[in-house]
Amino acid sequence: MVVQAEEGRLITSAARAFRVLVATAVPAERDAVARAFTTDSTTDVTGDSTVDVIAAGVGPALAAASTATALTTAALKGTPYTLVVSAGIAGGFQPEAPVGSLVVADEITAADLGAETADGFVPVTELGFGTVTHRPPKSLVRDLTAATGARTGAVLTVSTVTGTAARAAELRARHPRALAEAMEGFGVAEAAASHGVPVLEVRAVSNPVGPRDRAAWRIGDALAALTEGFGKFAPVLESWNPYDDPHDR
Ligand SMILES: O=C(O)c1cccc(C(=O)CC[C@H]2O[C@@H](n3cnc4c(=O)[nH]cnc43)[C@H](O)[C@@H]2O)c1
Repeated sequence: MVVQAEEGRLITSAARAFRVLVATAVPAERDAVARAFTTDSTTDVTGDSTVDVIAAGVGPALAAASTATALTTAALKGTPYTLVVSAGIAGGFQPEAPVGSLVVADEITAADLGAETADGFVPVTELGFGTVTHRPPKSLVRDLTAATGARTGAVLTVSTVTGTAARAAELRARHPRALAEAMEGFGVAEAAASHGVPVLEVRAVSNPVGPRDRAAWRIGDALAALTEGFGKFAPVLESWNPYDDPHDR
């Protein structure tokens, strides 16, 4: 397995070869994920699995553009990715996703892609356009959840970080299964879908979704949870057969 972040590279063996692109928003998240794979203890050069970790930018549009570029570049080189993962820190809906907990999305939903009407929010799908939800491969979500002890549920993608209890309640009323909100998952998923590649979203909770208190965000704890969670990924990826686990291409 080869892992490449800006400063990290690791080669190890793999039962089933995989080529994974992990897209975080910022470099601190990228490094937290890469740390999970770059240990000195694994150095077998026979494997051909790859994990590339990129800081794709904040927000769904930049995340989609950066992810699509990485996917196209790999495909043109003849080494296409087999899985894309949107990863990073997130706000957690309380009490289901406490600060420091890990969430693996079984649904990646754009929560503010639509129209505001006198009768409330209407998603673009009800206006006759596009999609608002991508669903990661079920068996992979199940196995990763079991391996990491993560919670599983919907992760919302928003362009505006929730800052009031009223907005948090509105989102939960519309998405009762939502465990977390972040700003990139849907963009990464759209890029992956356009390449026919399955997608995951993995988030570590740094703050509650609700009244804004940026000073209280526990970023260090969340980054540590991200590293710990990704540290348990490799064996699950090695035993995952994408062909047994169709996704919404
Ligand atoms: O300042 C730092 O050291 C630092 C380190 C790592 C990450 C950050 C970020 O600010 C990341 C922004 C990123 O986090 C997601 N996020 C986190 N909490 C929420 C939330 O409550 N609602 C929506 N998004 C959230 C989001 O994906 C941002 O892109 C700083």
